[in-house]
Amino acid sequence: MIKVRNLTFKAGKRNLVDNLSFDVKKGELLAVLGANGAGKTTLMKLLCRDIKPDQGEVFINDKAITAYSLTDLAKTRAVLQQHNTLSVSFLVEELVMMGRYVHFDQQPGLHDHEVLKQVMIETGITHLAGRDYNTLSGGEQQRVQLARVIAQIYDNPNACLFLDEPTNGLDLQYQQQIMVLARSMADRGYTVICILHDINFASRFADQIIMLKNGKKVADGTPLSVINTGNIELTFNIKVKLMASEDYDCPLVFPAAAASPHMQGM
Ligand SMILES: Nc1ncnc2c1ncn2[C@@H]1O[C@H](COP(=O)(O)OP(=O)(O)OP(=O)(O)O)[C@@H](O)[C@H]1O
Repeated sequence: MIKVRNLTFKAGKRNLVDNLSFDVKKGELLAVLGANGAGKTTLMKLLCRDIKPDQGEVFINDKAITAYSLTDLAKTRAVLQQHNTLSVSFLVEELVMMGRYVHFDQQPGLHDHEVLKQVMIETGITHLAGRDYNTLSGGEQQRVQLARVIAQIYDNPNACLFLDEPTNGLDLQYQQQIMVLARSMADRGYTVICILHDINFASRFADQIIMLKNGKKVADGTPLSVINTGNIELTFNIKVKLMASEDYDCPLVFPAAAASPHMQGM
């Protein structure tokens, strides 16, 4: 469970994150939507204590994140960053085991190996175990990185999982697989916060959506309550059409044919 209260982060005079407050319950998946530069990654960095806020506080399981030791924080939240390039070679299984570093001193124990095995099965990467990470496709690399962060918090279903654009650059099948995995983590009790660019994926997989613009909250609520043309136009400066879906409660979103005046001016 995560609570965010009056969170503000400034760069110079500009508020990149501007007085944000929200809660995400245990077992929920929150999707954060917003245009490029809206402040999504800055928010994520604040949530995982990578950077310090100018104002406000983040609580994980009712404890301020500033009160956690580094070790306890690493066992309480795991972060899939946006860019995961490596300059040195690692085997896939070595890289996934890095997620367990916080759990052992010198050598991984039996339990760490068991977690490694389970996580690799769940993320569908067992067949890649002996491969050099740098030789994998983008989609395979993303699943390996996700396996690493899941391994980090595997023993603690009260933990938070932060995913910054986990589907970035992936084909539709890999996008789907990553989102199914993120959803399954929430269903197992984890609190999942996921930055996404695809509105339809957000409404399909999230319990809650926050839309950001210039670091401020434009809308916050269930997909059904926030996915409407007004909120989307305000957030993304784009006209969209909504189409009712037979399979899902929430309407599907498509860009309208004509570019918005903002786009025409580019
Ligand atoms: N340390 C910093 N100093 C100054 N400006 C910054 C800093 N970090 C981020 N910014 C700016 O703040 C804005 C928000 O950045 P952020 O990375 O949070 O956006 P985002 O919503 O994640 O964007 P994208 O979808 O493109 O990844 C951007 O205009 C960025 O250039």
